[in-house]
Amino acid sequence: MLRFSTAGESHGEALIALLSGLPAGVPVDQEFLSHELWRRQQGYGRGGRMRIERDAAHILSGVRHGKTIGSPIAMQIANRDWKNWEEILPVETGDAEKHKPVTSPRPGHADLAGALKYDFPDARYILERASARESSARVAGGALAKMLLRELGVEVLSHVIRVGQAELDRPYVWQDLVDLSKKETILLNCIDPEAEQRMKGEVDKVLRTGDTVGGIFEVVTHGLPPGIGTHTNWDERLDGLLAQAVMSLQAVKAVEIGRGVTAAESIGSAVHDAIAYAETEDAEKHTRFSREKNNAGGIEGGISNGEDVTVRGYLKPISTLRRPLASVSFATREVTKAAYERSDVCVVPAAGVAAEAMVAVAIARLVLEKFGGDSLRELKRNFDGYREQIRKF
Ligand SMILES: Cc1cc2nc3c(=O)[nH]c(=O)nc-3n(C[C@H](O)[C@H](O)[C@H](O)COP(=O)(O)O)c2cc1C
Ligand SMILES: C=C(O[C@@H]1CC(C(=O)O)=C[C@@H](OP(=O)(O)O)[C@H]1O)C(=O)O
Repeated sequence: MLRFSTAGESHGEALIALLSGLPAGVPVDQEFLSHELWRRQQGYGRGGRMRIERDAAHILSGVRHGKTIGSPIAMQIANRDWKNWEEILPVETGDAEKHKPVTSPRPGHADLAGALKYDFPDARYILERASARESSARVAGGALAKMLLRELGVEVLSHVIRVGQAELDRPYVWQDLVDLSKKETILLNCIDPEAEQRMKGEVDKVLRTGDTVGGIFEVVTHGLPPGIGTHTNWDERLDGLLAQAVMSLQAVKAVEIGRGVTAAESIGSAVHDAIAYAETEDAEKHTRFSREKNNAGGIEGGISNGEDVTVRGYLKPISTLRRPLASVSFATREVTKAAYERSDVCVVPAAGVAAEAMVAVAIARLVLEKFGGDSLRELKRNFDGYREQIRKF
């Protein structure tokens, strides 16, 4: 079984990603891993911290001569900012004041709920782990899951479709996303330059006013055969598992599969994707059944149907505001302004990259459950046998 977890705090020494259950023999592409980490650090509207960090994953175990060996893979990503906090974070001296306590909780962050739950008079104990710094470790794990999926012809990419009031007004085609992923600079990770400029305008507005902005990203899984996930049990449905994986990301507050949101206000004939059939020898096609549209987002009955799997994540605006909202001091109980040190103001592109990682892990887990195999060779044999079966259906 593919298992994935992370450890580490935002300003601690390092983050750890631990991935176990990948079969042996998967080629590990270090350059790809670094590029994925780089992609997550980009985007217009990121704060001062991103000028400090240069994320790189050091593989500690589970890989030999460039291939997985079937044992757990541990990866470490150093926090370059750690050296600025080394003196501040340890609390052995007992002098809390020296350790920059956060005593006016930020509305929207984990500060208040976490301090109440874990019984700390200082929200720094909470924010260190609540921070989306952790999403860097998710991207490292997701990169390994993507390396596995790539061997089966499955790719996962994302793009931004909304920042604040600015929206992309055309659907993607897969090649758009491939081109976007190869760009050497990332502004807002939008496939349309004109829409991207409007999105930049939304970020500029909040930069001026000391506010923040949210938006929507879309993660697309391309090349997945029909039959991943199942209708038979509630906790094994592909749509439910993807929703959980994406919703688990910091600041994601809603998840949409396909055109799930607008489907609710439409009629059935306008929503459902009519089925066609054509005899074809095209090896790229999983089946002879096809759809002209994909409002279902590639999932019906909790099972992939062979179309692109599309999952959108809706991001709330970042909660740390340069012009803070009202809060209450833990120390004095008086009304005060919420804490502000520094912050991102827009993270939609970065969240999209982190969501790709979560989608890749969730799908890789289901693929491994369905096809099994301790080595990549065994997995591929099982996978190819199934593909052959559904192509003939
Ligand atoms: C890539 C990324 C970067 C983020 N950066 C910040 C930030 O700089 N400041 C902030 O207040 N929140 C930031 N967040 C969001 C918080 O981590 C998140 O709102 C907080 O942990 C509370 O969790 P919740 O929003 O899921 O309820 C970021 C989120 C992501 C995905
Ligand atoms: C460090 C990252 O994101 C951080 C996520 C984050 C938060 O509160 O979630 C707060 C900021 O950190 P700091 O308080 O150090 O400025 C972001 O920079 C990262 O994405 O790598």
